[in-house]
Amino acid sequence: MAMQTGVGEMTKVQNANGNRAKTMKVQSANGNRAKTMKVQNTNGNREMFDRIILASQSPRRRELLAQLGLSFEVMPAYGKERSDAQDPGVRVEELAAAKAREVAGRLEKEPDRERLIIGADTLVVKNGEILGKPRDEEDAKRMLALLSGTAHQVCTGLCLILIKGDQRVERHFHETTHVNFAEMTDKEIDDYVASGDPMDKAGAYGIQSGAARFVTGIQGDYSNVVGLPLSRLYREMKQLKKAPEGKADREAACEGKSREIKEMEVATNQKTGEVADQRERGAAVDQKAGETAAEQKDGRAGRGDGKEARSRLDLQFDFLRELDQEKSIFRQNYIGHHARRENDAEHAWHMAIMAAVLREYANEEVDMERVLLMILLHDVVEIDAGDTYAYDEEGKKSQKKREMDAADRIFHILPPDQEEFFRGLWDEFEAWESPEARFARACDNFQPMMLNRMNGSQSWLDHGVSLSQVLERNARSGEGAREVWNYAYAHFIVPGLTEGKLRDDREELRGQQRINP
Ligand SMILES: Cc1cn([C@H]2C[C@H](O)[C@@H](COP(=O)(O)OP(=O)(O)OP(=O)(O)O)O2)c(=O)[nH]c1=O
Repeated sequence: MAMQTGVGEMTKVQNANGNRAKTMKVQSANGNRAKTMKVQNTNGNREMFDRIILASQSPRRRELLAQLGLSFEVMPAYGKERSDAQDPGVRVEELAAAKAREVAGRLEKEPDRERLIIGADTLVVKNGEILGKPRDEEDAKRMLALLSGTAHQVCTGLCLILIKGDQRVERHFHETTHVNFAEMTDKEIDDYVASGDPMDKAGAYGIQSGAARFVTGIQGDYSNVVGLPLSRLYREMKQLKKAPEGKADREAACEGKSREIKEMEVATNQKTGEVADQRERGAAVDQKAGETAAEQKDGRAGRGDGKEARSRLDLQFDFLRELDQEKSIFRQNYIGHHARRENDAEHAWHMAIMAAVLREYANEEVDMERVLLMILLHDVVEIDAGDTYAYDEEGKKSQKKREMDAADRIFHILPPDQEEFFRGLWDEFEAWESPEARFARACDNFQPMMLNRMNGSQSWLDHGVSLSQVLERNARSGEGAREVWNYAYAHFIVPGLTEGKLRDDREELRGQQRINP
């Protein structure tokens, strides 16, 4: 994540002899030739940028970029970047941007020709835990034990900053690659850590070096794992080169805006902290006043204070603002094409469309407005309770209690009549008794199964999910839409089983006669 090299160090990588040369020289700033390497492609930068600067200390990134056959300079960023983003994609982009901006800041002072600065950051993600470089050997061993025998993701974020006269354009993106590891014995882990290879690498391994023997497969771009997604980078560079001046202006404006939004977010976080403090203080006072233990626990104590003083619209907007947090709650399943995990808001939106499209298959007549509202609201409680993975047996034990507490708090933000109405819909979805709830809950099962099929059953693989777990989860799906459940069984579950993505415990199930839906 962080990078630091000797002050003033600057390395030049250039085509030795214009476009025809097959040789590149790597030189340090003082002119001493450091090493020479050969490159296949020597198109030069004629169709790219006058000056390209790689804001990285990583020798792997330097070697990868050289594969594009471009002349470039290397200027590592100084300092230690930080990002608190929970979403790995957002985090790597923020860290990459910090590196690129630091270097761009130094170069902005030089009134120069067009220049492109490239910053990158790589992180490994295992079951939602983000792994950077190991702190020490113990940490490296812990990381490798975590990755042993399972699948994980490697996420590399890139930030491209193009400076042209007084114009500045920023582009951010990230790529995710799925990597599968074989089981590693303790001795193999110890030996590998002792080799030193893991210590400067995210997730404590190098796919291109000592860890190659443990990698049983990857899905996605290999160079992304090593630190620079070359194909995507090349495409983005071409697009940036083509972007007309007007577009560059707009993007620069967008960048300004996104900074503004970030500042507002920081302010909001501070505010949220203040509100939480106030709640705590309110709860303490209530305790003294002898409020019931239940009220203190669910946070109602002290929260109603002042609600009467706020207008109806104030309360409605408070609720709508609260819902924004759903966009930052990431589920265990991935969006259709791997890129990242799905968030709660996207899940609800996709389910709502699914319900509208598949309405004709609902077993019973349903009031569609109620179905859609239930769907749109069903996960708001995760703002407080967090996402509990469908097959997380431990988490499910406390799920009900956590979600009820959350529902009490969140729906209470609304004006009283709406609190009753929307909370009623949420309770109805939970109770699973009305035709609308049965159909909505079936869609809650079909939507992630469909995505899972689209992305190679990644979340099943991540968690080693078995057929019996999936059937358990779907035990009541047929009550909402029998025909869709039969279809999902045949098209989403059976292929996953045949391909070995779902743990096959059929023998056990046969005894229980649960093989057919
Ligand atoms: C997973 C994995 C990571 N890595 C490397 C890529 C990155 O160099 C490193 C992650 O650390 P980063 O903080 O992304 O990069 P860095 O500090 O090496 O370089 P800079 O910030 O100056 O650009 O881990 C491998 O080389 N092989 C692998 O298989």
